[in-house]
Amino acid sequence: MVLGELGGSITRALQAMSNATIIDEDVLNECLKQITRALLQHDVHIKLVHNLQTNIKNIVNLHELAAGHNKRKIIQQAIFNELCKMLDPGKPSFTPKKGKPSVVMFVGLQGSGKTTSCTKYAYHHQKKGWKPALVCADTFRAGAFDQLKQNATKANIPFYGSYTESDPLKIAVEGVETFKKENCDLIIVDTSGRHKQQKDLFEEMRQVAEATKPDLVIFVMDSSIGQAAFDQAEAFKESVAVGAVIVTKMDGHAKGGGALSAVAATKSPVIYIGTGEHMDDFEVFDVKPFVSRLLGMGDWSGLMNKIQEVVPMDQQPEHLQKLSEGTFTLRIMYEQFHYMLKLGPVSKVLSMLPGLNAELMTKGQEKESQAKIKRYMTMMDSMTNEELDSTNPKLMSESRIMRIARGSGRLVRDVMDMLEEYKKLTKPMSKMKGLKIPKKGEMSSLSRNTNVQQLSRALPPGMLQQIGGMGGLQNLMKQLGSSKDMMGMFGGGDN
Ligand SMILES: Nc1nc2c(ncn2[C@@H]2O[C@H](COP(=O)(O)OP(=O)(O)OP(=O)(O)O)[C@@H](O)[C@H]2O)c(=O)[nH]1
Repeated sequence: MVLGELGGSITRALQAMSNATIIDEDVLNECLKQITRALLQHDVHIKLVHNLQTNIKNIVNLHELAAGHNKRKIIQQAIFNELCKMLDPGKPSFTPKKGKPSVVMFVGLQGSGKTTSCTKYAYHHQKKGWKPALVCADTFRAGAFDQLKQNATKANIPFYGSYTESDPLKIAVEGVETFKKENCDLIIVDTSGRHKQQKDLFEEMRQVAEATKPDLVIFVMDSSIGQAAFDQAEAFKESVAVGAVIVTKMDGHAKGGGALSAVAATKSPVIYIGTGEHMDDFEVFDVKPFVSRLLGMGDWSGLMNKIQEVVPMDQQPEHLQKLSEGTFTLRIMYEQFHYMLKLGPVSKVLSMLPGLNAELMTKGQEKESQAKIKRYMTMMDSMTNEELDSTNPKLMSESRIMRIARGSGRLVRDVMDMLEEYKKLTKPMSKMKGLKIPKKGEMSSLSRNTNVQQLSRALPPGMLQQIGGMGGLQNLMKQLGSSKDMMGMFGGGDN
């Protein structure tokens, strides 16, 4: 989870308060002290932290609260609200509409991650059925066009640029015109990096904006500069109509909290965050679910969206039908693995479940398990249809195993390991027998009342297995029983 350490510290402070027998002034002060320290360590501006502390103390007047009031809930709610207030500029950004051409221009400092974010943004929309296109108007940095071309080609997104033309204005206008004619609905213009002292480059940026008339200008900000994000965002806003912000490199930067809150203070909403160098390391930034996850309260809607993005709705019932009949074949295991790889790191997914902080699974474990899945899939690629669809454990004769090993370039032992894993998985999967298959629409209606059964049906069983199958999930939910109330209270269930 992004800012996992900060989330962990705040959660621990809240937990310590919950463990106290009586909530009095001292307990509240200690809790606030710990939260304040965590926020300052994550570079949040001292004034914002001070305001948060004062506001909470004003809202939570322990003397005035009549007996019977649930003080813990009131304090937790106040902390949740104040954190949301800190990150929410209270003004939504322009949202492009699918099917209607929009021009989106990316601006920012050198090396802030514009080109990377442009492609991630295009890819994110392409996955949802948009027709995006990329224009490289960065004529300043040698290699910028190659970088964009490479990224765009990888993601199969049309691009426009030139190795010889040095006028960014000309390229931007031509690119936008070309893609408008091609009926692209999201035309993304990448521009050169610039610093506020570079007056000529700022003027050039203004001219590109004037010529292409973007519907939205996105300012891309590297989170490692922390609070300085405020000044930079302001400087860009003075030259072009910045409508939204993407904060990049949120992976592993303690200053991310500072950058997020500083940018929000400029009244420009942060709409996405970059969490790594890969195309999928990109998350929608929505204040309430973000704070909910930060406090370990889960993000149901995010989890369900992610699952539905990866496992298409029309394939889910078919997939589950087989499982509900008690049939678990190697082909189903293959499909599960495929979905799991698409879902991304398990820790990211788990952080959307209430009560879980991403610290649950180490990066090393993640890499290892992903490598294992890929290895297994390569071996399964060498199997025949009969082998993949069989439920007869005796089918896998020695000669078949040797053929699969040869075909996939792996050792016989590796194939045996994979078959052993399949056997182990068969047991928990057989527990899915008789499960009611959700009808269309049921998936998205999972809300704060989501129970173990509903959740187990929505999770790809491969992932379910990673958390210990139905039993593991049941235990997990039991352990989280106490946080269920908090989740509802924090609005984590219906954002
Ligand atoms: N870890 C991490 N690295 C990122 C992220 N976003 C971008 N990067 C890396 O940051 C570096 C700079 O990214 P670019 O996209 O080239 O930045 P740019 O703003 O286009 O650079 P200029 O065109 O020179 O201004 C590259 O090495 C990217 O891989 C992120 O979210 N996390």
